[in-house]
Amino acid sequence: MTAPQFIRNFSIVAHIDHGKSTLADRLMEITGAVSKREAKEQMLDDMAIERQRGITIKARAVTMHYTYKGQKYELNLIDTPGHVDFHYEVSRSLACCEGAVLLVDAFQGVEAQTVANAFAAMEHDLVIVPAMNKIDLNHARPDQVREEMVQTLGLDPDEVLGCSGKTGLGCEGILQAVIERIPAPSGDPKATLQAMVFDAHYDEFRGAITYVRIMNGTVKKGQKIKFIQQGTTHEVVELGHFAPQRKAANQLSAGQVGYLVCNIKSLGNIQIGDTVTVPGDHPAEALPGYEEPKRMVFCGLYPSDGQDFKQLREALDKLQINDPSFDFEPETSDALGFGFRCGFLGLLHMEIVQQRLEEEADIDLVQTAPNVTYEILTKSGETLEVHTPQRVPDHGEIEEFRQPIVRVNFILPTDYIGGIMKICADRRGTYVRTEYLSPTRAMLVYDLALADVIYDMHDRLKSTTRGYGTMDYEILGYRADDLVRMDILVKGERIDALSIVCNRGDADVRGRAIIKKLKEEIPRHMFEVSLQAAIGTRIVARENISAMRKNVTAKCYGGDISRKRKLWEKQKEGKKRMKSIGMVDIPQKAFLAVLETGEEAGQKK
Ligand SMILES: Nc1nc2c(ncn2[C@@H]2O[C@H](COP(=O)(O)OP(=O)(O)OP(=O)(O)O)[C@@H](O)[C@H]2O)c(=O)[nH]1
Repeated sequence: MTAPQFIRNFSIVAHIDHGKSTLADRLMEITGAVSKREAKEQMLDDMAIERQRGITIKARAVTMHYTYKGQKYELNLIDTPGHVDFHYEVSRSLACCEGAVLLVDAFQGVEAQTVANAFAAMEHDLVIVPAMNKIDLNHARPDQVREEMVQTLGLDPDEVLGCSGKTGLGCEGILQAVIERIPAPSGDPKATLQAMVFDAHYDEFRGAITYVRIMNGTVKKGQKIKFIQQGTTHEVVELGHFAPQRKAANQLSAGQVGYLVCNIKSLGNIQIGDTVTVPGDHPAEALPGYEEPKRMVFCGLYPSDGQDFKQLREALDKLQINDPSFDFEPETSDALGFGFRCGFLGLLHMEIVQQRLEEEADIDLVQTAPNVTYEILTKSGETLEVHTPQRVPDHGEIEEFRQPIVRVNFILPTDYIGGIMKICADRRGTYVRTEYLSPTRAMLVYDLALADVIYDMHDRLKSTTRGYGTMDYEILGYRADDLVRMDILVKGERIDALSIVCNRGDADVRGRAIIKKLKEEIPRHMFEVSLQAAIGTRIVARENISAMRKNVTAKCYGGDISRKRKLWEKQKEGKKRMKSIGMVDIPQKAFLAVLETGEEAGQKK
């Protein structure tokens, strides 16, 4: 057992790609937790998709030992996911630390997630150890970047360290600053057990592995424990540290970080932020800050072939065992048949889940456009939470239609402020403030509807700022707006999966854009197909797809059979991803037509 005064619990927080994983690997190598070769293989974020996308999505923890001034210290590095979707997980990880290394790329400088992460660390009263990474780069600009850190975050310039996770330069200095500047954990090993669950992962052989930080007391192998929020009692069959692999121990006590194995079959039975204590009449108090996962983005997933419904359910069940923050429930659509409405923490989370589904289960899917959760106060005084536009009641029944609002921080070169302000104004954003980080970089703050942010704000920001702008957001709450449900009718029939919610003022433009896109995506048929966008009974846009006159292969002149064959192949492929609705074949891509905002059309004018 290490006495609390020789323990330090910290995390590294950084903007994506500023080198958090590389530094973590280097620290593990210096402390001997992993060998040089293993360090190369990047231990800390070990999931394939994370590696592919180059981002850390789940918190992990590692215990390292380092001798400083003749004293051996136990250093627990708790990794945090870098993306806003996982804000809650980040907050739980930070709640387990006394300090954080704030890492900033010495060339890129302060970015949106640097600010978001630094503020999150400050909210948890953590001691911040500021450091500039990648100082080995020829074009590093440490003086300006230090100044940006001081300006934005109010840090002391003399405290900013320099390091290179790549070459190892200055990395021991980071470990020493962690020991010197970050306070030791407080907590009484003799008190009643009180531990924070900050993460969990699923192991094929052991079931759920729970990650904990012991706040008070001691937990021993074989002991009974209770999860306060979940209300369940279990026996601890194994416990220990991550070093970085699991290394069993006999006990964990106040201040320490480690894992518990308790024969829990599914991650769904473990809640991040829960408190572990002892069963019986004198449990410890629940730790503050616990929240249920908040799913903010929803979409429908349907098998192209109705026969695959069962297979899809099995695949979703399997995914959920590993990721309980993702949720799904069966849903029927007139247009698409039987499928599932799936809820995600955010757009990135949605992409990750979809990618896993495609990789792990070979099912052809039709995905509907993502939407946010709406809150509707009905005329009868009921408040509904609606996760899908097709469930929005008719206009006459709605008293108040509310949507989630977020506060967005953009960090960008000052030259592009005007461009971004225009985009925000077009989306009815409320300007909050501008802060200058340096003469050439600024932070712009706006309140915007989440729906507008998730559709395309990230792409717009990147294209407007030539890739130099970054953004981050936090949910503020719900606000009543002048929203309407717009329906799409194909050959007079309402296609429920194509309904959207939008601002009344945008309805005409969006309706026209969607209909135009559908006209491009839906192939011609033997008969005329009418397309309409409607709000209630008012038609806001219409187009017709005229009937097909010729055989498609007719335009391949002569007897060039290979060209014909190619065309047939292509048609066959296209068919696979189509849904026949009434008599009309609608391809998968058409279900994403509702993402058209109408701006492209507007720009061309
Ligand atoms: N020159 C130089 N490059 C570095 C250094 N540290 C990291 N890099 C490079 O920067 C890129 C991003 O590094 P990562 O460690 O994957 O970044 P990260 O912050 O963990 O990224 P996320 O997992 O997305 O949060 C990689 O190509 C690294 O090789 C450094 O000290 N010097």
